[in-house]
Amino acid sequence: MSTLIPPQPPALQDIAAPEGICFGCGSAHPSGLHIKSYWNDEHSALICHHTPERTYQGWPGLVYGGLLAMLIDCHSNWTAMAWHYRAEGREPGSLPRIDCVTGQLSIRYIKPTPIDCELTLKAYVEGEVGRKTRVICEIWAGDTLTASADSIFVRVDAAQLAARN
Ligand SMILES: CCCCCCCC(=O)SCCNC(=O)CCNC(=O)[C@H](O)C(C)(C)COP(=O)(O)OP(=O)(O)OC[C@H]1O[C@@H](n2cnc3c(N)ncnc32)[C@H](O)[C@@H]1OP(=O)(O)O
Repeated sequence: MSTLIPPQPPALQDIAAPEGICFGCGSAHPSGLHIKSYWNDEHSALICHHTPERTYQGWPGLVYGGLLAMLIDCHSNWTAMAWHYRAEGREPGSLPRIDCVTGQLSIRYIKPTPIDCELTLKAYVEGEVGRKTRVICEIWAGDTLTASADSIFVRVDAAQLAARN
């Protein structure tokens, strides 16, 4: 008997920035990580699942910490942007677009993170002051919390984004 699997809704990245070329989260990057972030009401958090490829090993059998930083950076930034859409009562993908950039990334590497394992990133907003959003992001390998980040993302407007190019 076949099992019906409910369809996965589109990820935030595909809804709000399908043309994105960020190495970590850009849907249109030809060879990036293509992380996908989803709201999870049960956890009141954004969830991302990612299984690192073996090329991202640091010590044998363990994930390179720099890759974990990339995953945290992108997933946390999407958490901040999703939070702003919610706070304004708007759907991601509606205009004008909301953009944030990483201001500060602070990661505590708690336990070695095994390679060949699906990781779960869970992120939520801890506070917001003006243009700054504080995001907590955890990385779980099964039942083990391997990293936890406490980071700041700063909202930028279209003119500021254009000036960066
Ligand atoms: C869709 C694609 C998603 C891609 C996701 C990828 C995420 C990333 O990796 S982004 C790339 C890495 N980050 C960057 O390049 C950012 C570089 N920095 C900048 O451009 C600027 O410093 C920027 C935009 C953060 C702030 O500059 P500016 O807009 O002039 O703001 P400014 O007036 O100085 O500060 C605004 C507020 O933010 C605070 N702030 C500014 N920078 C930081 C920082 N680095 N850390 C903490 N707080 C900061 C300020 O203290 C100020 O707070 P308050 O209003 O309470 O005084």
